[in-house]
Amino acid sequence: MRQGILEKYRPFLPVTEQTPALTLYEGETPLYHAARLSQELGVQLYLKFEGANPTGSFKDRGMVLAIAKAKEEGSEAVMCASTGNTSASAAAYAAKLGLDCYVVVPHQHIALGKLSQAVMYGAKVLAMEGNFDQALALVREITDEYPITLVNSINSYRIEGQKTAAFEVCDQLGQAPDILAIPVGNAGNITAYWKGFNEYSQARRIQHLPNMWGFEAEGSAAIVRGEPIENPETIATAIRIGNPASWQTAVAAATESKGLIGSVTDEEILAAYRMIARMEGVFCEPASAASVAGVIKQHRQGCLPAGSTVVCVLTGNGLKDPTTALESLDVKPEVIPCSKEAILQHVVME
Ligand SMILES: Cc1ncc(COP(=O)(O)O)c(/C=C/C(=O)C(=O)O)c1O
Repeated sequence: MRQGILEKYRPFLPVTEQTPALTLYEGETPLYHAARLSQELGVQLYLKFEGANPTGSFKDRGMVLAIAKAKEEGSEAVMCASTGNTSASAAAYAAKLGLDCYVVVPHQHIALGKLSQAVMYGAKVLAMEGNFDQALALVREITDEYPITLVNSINSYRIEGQKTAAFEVCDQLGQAPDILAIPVGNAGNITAYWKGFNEYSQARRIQHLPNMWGFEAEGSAAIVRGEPIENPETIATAIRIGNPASWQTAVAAATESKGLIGSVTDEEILAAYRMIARMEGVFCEPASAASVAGVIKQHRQGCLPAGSTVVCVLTGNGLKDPTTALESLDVKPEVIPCSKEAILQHVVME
């Protein structure tokens, strides 16, 4: 029987007897061996599909703990700024525990699927005329002043929950990978994975630590540029973040692991987005494809060690953003008359 991460990884988490046994059966997501991409890149490439979580993204790992601890500590309401997935996850887990949930999202820059989730789960959804960074600054002010718990990844419980993905990768592989590639937005997730690998190493569950490769979208690559970006722009709206809250710990993860923080263009992201679906049968959202786009870029530059074991984190489900799937790629349904001949015209017979 599935346990959910609060139970499964209890010894590694700040869970007490008073912590509500909250779960939507998050975690235990697939680690797919990408046979065709491995062949292309000369490595053993695996895809950690976090889109298989209950609300369709990795956020559920951190949110289940943040919401459970909020309730344990007497909170009645939670709030977050979000590019979408944090809001969807916060709304779902808050609904499960009966907490009020306020989410502030960038008006007209949030994927349809995520917005529909936050609304359906019953959050108060505020579509603010501004970007994520502006929303986060205001939400931090409000939750400092009022008895409302902030559940963005500045909340350390989020990082604690999200580090369980690193545990799972090691459990599934039987060891740590040589390279862990991951998209970077607010930089909580790369921070969480690095913490998880270090804790598993200290617990002697793994014998080595991976190189951490984080990838920002070029139009919002604050860490790569070395300065905040006032108006970040990328088609990968989940990582359209110009001033990562966990900037320092992301740089520490890359430095300590002898890894890197790089950037990929929207074109590189979309190419990888399509490749992952058409070569490996996995539909992730655009931001998630930044991890694979980054590995492909490193390979093109001769910086991907042949034969290494590489895990790319696919952070969200492609169903979150059907608009991008239909509008920005050459995937156009053919409209045909209702006849057998009309169908056969499109069937390629060997
Ligand atoms: C699909 C997907 N992929 C990657 C990221 C980047 O993770 P972080 O570097 O830990 O921020 C996000 C982040 C989303 C939000 O920040 C939010 O929902 O507010 C995401 O949804």
